[in-house]
Amino acid sequence: MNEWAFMVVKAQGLCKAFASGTGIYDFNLEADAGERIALVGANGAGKSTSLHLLAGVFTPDQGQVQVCGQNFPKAQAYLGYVPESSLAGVEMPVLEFLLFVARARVLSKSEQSQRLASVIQIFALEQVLTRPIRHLSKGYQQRVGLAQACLHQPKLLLLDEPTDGLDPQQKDNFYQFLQQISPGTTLILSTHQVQEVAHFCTRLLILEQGYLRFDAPPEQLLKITKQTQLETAFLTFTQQKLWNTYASSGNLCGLST
Ligand SMILES: Nc1ncnc2c1ncn2[C@@H]1O[C@H](COP(=O)(O)OP(=O)(O)OP(=O)(O)O)[C@@H](O)[C@H]1O
Repeated sequence: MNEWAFMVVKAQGLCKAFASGTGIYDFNLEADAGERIALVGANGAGKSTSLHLLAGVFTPDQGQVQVCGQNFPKAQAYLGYVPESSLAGVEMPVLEFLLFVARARVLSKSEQSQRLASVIQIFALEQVLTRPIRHLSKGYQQRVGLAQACLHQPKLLLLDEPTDGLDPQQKDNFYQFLQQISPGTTLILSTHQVQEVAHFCTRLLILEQGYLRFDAPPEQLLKITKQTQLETAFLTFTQQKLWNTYASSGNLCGLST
């Protein structure tokens, strides 16, 4: 069977080194349609760099990324990306911005009005359409970010720390909005808040100093660390450097050893 029948993204041996000596090393990932993946790690672990590589914002020093069987730049057509705090300074009003993105995505006139109406409704943006984005609350800015990323109905949605700075109610709203995105869309979101994604994600990736150390369902992390809470399980795993135990358990899921 064609390997792309279900697969949405495939990253093989990605490396990106910065002059400071930090970066991403041998990052491998295969994800199918509808998977919900959380990418977690401490500050500087490499979450944003990995997402930039998956989104084609960074060109890898080594390795390659394919989305829906396409290399970049064609792969861009199949993905939506919301970088961290990306809209904080945008002066353009919400509707104008969404129209701008719809045109940049080369949607036809009828697709533009249909898709705009759809994302405005899904992300409840009716009340803020004429307001400059930078005047909106962080919660609304994230909703506009999601709306622009979903305009062309991407197969892969990449979100960098989308709930950073949101209060508990806004976080809750945010995850409810995510639930409304098409069930076939593959979602990869980065966060520091591992407990927050416990009920949302089907798969957890842990990055540590540029290395992918864990790639399995969250329950597996609880089992390995003998913890009941994901937050403490994450801390136990990283502080006790349990990745060798995990790797030797045979559940590698594309991890480098
Ligand atoms: N453009 C760049 N030039 C030089 N170094 C960079 C660049 N981007 C990232 N880095 C470095 O690469 C490492 C990983 O950074 P990255 O932003 O990917 O981590 P992160 O896990 O997203 O961190 P945070 O949670 O703080 O956002 C860090 O040491 C960072 O300083």
